[in-house]
Amino acid sequence: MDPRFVGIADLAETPSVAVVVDVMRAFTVAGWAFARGAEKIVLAESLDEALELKARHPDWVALKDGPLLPGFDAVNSPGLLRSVDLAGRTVVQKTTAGTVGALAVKEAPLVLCASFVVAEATARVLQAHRSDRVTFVVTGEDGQADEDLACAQYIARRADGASADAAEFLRRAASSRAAAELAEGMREGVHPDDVALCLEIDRFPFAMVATLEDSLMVLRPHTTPGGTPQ
Ligand SMILES: O=C(O)[C@H](CS(=O)(=O)O)OP(=O)(O)O
Ligand SMILES: [Mg+2]
Repeated sequence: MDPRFVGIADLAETPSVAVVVDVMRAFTVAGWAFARGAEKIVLAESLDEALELKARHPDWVALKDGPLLPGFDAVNSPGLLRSVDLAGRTVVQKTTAGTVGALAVKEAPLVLCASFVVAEATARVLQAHRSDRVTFVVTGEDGQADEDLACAQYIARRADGASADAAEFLRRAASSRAAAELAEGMREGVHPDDVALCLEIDRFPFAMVATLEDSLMVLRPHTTPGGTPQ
């Protein structure tokens, strides 16, 4: 595989295969949403769009990063979401980095949204797809977020069938600026377990595939052969 690791602003053309990585916290949260029973996640372009979707579908669960605002039901925290029953629900997610990264590649034929909790399942999809050229979108800090880069590099190694010591990559993520800011309470809408939950390698057996459905970008779990549904 010929992996490219780029920030959102560096995406010059539509990739054929995109893996959008947001470890802290959008795509760890998405994994938890599916584990708690969500049917799908609609990735919203803006807070206004998230609220419009919620107004049209009052049963949907509107989730944003940062503090909870009126009209929203949940925040972008795996520690807070893990105790919410989302059976059969549709979640609308809008965050600063992760959802923006996914929407930036919405025209790509294959879009996977990833974090450590779905790393191996994501690598298996890439293997099955026999993708030569894979663009990893490192969503945080203009493509420099080390938690996202470490996760992207780990998935690329595993997709190539190479052995990789997950602990090394997780250590980098644990030392990232995002981990420090979450731990030090510099971000809002946080549970004390968030960093630890973002560092759980292969917590879930599914990958997460985003496709355009009636002009909305919709994320769904995708269980690969050999994976056990949660
Ligand atoms: O919720 C998050 O962790 C971040 C936003 S902030 O940095 O905490 O303000 O969003 P994400 O898109 O999940 O990186
Ligand atoms: Mg992030």
